[in-house]
Amino acid sequence: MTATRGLEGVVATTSAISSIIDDTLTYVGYNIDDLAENASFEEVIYLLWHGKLPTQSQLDELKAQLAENMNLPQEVLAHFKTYPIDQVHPMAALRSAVSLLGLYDEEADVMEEGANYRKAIRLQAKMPAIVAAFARVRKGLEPIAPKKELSFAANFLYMLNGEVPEDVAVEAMNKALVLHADHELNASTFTARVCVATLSDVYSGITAAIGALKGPLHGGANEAVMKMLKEIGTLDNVEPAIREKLANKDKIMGFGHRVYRKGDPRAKHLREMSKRLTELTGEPHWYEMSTKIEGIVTGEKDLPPNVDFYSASVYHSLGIDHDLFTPIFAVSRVSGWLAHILEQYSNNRLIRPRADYTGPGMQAYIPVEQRG
Ligand SMILES: CC(=O)SCCNC(=O)CCNC(=O)[C@H](O)C(C)(C)COP(=O)(O)OP(=O)(O)OC[C@H]1O[C@@H](n2cnc3c(N)ncnc32)[C@H](O)[C@@H]1OP(=O)(O)O
Ligand SMILES: O=C([O-])CC(=O)C(=O)O
Repeated sequence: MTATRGLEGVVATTSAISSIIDDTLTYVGYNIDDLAENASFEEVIYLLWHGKLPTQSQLDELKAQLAENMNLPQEVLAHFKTYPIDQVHPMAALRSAVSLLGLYDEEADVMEEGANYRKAIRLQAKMPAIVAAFARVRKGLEPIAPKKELSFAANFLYMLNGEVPEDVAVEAMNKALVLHADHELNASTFTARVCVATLSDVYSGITAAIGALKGPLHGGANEAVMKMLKEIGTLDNVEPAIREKLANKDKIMGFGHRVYRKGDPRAKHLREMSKRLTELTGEPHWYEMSTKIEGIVTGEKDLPPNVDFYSASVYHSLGIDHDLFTPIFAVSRVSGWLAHILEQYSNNRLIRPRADYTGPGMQAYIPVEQRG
C-alpha cells in the first residue's frame, strides 16, 4: 500500500452536484460564469438540492420556507452571551451554535428523506442569522429579526447592520454567495460526507464541515488575505513585502489551488466586484494593492489567485468585520454541504480508507517496572 499525500488526484466518490473539468466549474452542468452573472443565491440552493433550476412557484416556495425558518431559538441567542466573547472567533461560535441548534431540533436524529430535507432548509435559513446575531451580540447590540420580503443576500446584510442594504451591496453579496456555494470534493465537503457516511445526523455533518472550513489553507484564507493587505498597508510596500515572502517561501494567502492549474474561474468575478466597490467606498488602494500582488505572484510563481483573494477586499468594502469573512463563506457553502449530505445518504457507503503504516515493527510489551 502506498499513500497519496493529501489524497491528491484520488477520486473518492461519484457526485452529480458540481464539477471541475479543465479549470471550468459547473453546478449541475451550469457554468459558474453564467450563474454568477444571472442567478440568485436561492435559485442556486434549489439547483444544488434538486438537480434542476426552479420554476417561479418552486422558487417562491423555497424563499418563503427560508424566510420562515430564519429565526433562532432563544436558547442559542442566550448561549452567545455566555461565550468568552473577546477570545471567540466567529467560526468557533458558528460551529458551536450549529451543534447547539441540533439539540433543539426534534427531527435532529430522524433519518428519513423528508426530515433531512426539512433540516436542510432550517440550517440554510439559520446560518446567516447565527453569524449576524453573534456579530451584534459581541458588540453589545441586540440581534435583528429578518424581514420576510428581503432576498437571502439582503436579509443577511440587514440582520448584520440593521439597515436595508443598498442594491449594489445586495448584488455583491448575492454574487459572493453564488460563487462560494459548492466546489466538488473540497476539504470541508469531504469532511461532511465522511461524517454522515457513518449514518450520523445532518447537524454533525455541518458542524464537522465548519471545523474543516475554518483553517487558513481552506476557507480561513479570506480573513488571512485581509490581514496581509492591512500589514502591507500601501501600494508602495507591495513589491518589497511580497518579494520577501516569496524569498522566504512563505505562503501568499489567496493564491494556489489543489485542482485549478490555469486559474480559479471565480476569482475574476470577485476581482471586478472589488474594483467597483473599492471605487465606491473611496478606498481603491485595496484593489490596486491586490492586483499588484496578483501580478507579482503570478509572474514569479505562476500561481493564480483563488476565490479567497478578491473576496477579502469585497467584504471589507461592504463594511464587514474581517473575522466574519470565513463565516460568510460558510453561510454560502452550507448549501453545497447539504446537497452533498443528501446525496451521500441517498447512496451511502461508509468512507474508510487505509493508512500506509510507517511506525516501528512488532514489539514485545515490557511491564512498566522493567522499562529503562
Ligand atoms: C476556498 C479554498 O479553500 S481555496 C484555497 C485557499 N487557501 C489559500 O489561499 C492558502 C494558500 N494556498 C495554499 O496553501 C495552497 O496553494 C493550497 C493549500 C490551496 C493547495 O495546496 P497544495 O495543492 O498542497 O499545493 P502545494 O502546497 O503542494 O504547493 C505546490 C507548490 O506551490 C507552492 N505554493 C502553493 N501555494 C502557494 C502560495 N499561496 N504561496 C506561495 N507558494 C505556494 C508550494 O510552496 C509548492 O512549492 P514547491 O513545489 O516549491 O514546494
Ligand atoms: O476545492 C478546494 O479545494 C477549495 C476551494 O476552492 C473551495 O472549497 O471552494
